Amino acid sequence: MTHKIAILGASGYTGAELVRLIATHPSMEIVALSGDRKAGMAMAEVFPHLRHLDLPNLVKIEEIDFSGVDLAFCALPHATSQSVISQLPTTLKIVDLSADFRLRDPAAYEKWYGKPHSALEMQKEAVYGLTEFYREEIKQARLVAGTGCNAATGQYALSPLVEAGVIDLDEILIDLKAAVSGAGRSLKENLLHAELSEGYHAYAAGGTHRHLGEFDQEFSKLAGRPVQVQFTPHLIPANRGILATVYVRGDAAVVHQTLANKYEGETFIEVLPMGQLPSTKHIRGSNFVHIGVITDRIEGRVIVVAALDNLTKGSSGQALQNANLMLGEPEETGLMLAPVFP
Ligand SMILES: NC(=O)C1=CN([C@@H]2O[C@H](COP(=O)(O)OP(=O)(O)OC[C@H]3O[C@@H](n4cnc5c(N)ncnc54)[C@H](OP(=O)(O)O)[C@@H]3O)[C@@H](O)[C@H]2O)C=CC1
Ligand SMILES: CC(=O)N[C@@H](CCC(=O)OP(=O)(O)O)C(=O)O
Repeated sequence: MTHKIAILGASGYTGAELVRLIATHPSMEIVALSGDRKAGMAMAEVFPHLRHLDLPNLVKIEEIDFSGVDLAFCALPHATSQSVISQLPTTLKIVDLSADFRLRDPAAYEKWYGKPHSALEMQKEAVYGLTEFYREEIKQARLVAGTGCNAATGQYALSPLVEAGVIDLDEILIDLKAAVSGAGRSLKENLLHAELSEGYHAYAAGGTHRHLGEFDQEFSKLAGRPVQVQFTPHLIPANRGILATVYVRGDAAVVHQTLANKYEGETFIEVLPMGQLPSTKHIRGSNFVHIGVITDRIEGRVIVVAALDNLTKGSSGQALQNANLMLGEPEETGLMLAPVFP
């Protein structure tokens, strides 16, 4: 059976990545692609690297006939996403990549996104898209909310440890490095080559990054009590990839074993041998997550390092993995691409 797919926001980075991944998917066919400013253009004009594919032109969302669509990926900005999705047919399966449906508590949404949610019923219905932790719910879901890419990286390193109670929940520090494509294909001064290259800076420091809403929600749920982590992201002059260095208190062997046990049998999550550390170079362009554990020289302190590609496992790859589950396909389909190296 071939599933008919629409990608809303196909003229953005995650939209283009979805097209790249779905292009070799044996049971998905892209029937509609939307753009906003780029509506009316051919995908090959917007993304010459996709020139070899036979794709529909970009159109405005309102021009799409959703009656012939089985599943829509929604790769639109926050807030736009909720207003668009609330107008779509209620029978349509949707994987949303924005932040609009990640937080279950409306007050938390308002706190981190600065305004009330406008589609509260749908917010309740949505399943959080961290596949390895919500697989059974995702299989049954109509609407799946893709995670934040930083939030996914931190959770892969920490969630099994929080769940098992093997670390001090009051002293968790996530020091994260994020590549620039995480900011989308937009024109912002701090993303200009001259301002970004050869430099490196922290942003949203002091506990202000909106992905803290996801950390709070998910870690507190796993621990059964409120958990707050320290989290500082840094913008690095790289195109793709996220690396999170996480500092915790615990026993390194127990931490390593807990992660290895949790992810045993998971196709996309590789826990490296004790003492080996990941690199964004080893997961680039792939749906894999690499996690390393190393003991600190100070007794009782452990460092966990996780790396993933923000455009694959951090967004579009995760979205395709979840769509496969929602459509009853093997979840790895279209996702077994080896990382691009060097
Ligand atoms: N980049 C990443 O690594 C990650 C991104 N995300 C989330 O995924 C979503 C997409 O991100 P990304 O691809 O990076 O973003 P981009 O800025 O690269 O793309 C945004 C897309 O949305 C379209 N768009 C913008 N405004 C409107 C509007 N008012 N109506 C209809 N379409 C609109 C744009 O069309 P046009 O260009 O034609 O105007 C474009 O296709 C965002 O919510 C982002 O937060 C989540 C995880 C990781
Ligand atoms: C480099 C960079 O700016 N990265 C983005 C994260 C991208 C992401 O996960 O997107 P959502 O906006 O969907 O949460 C940031 O830290 O804000």
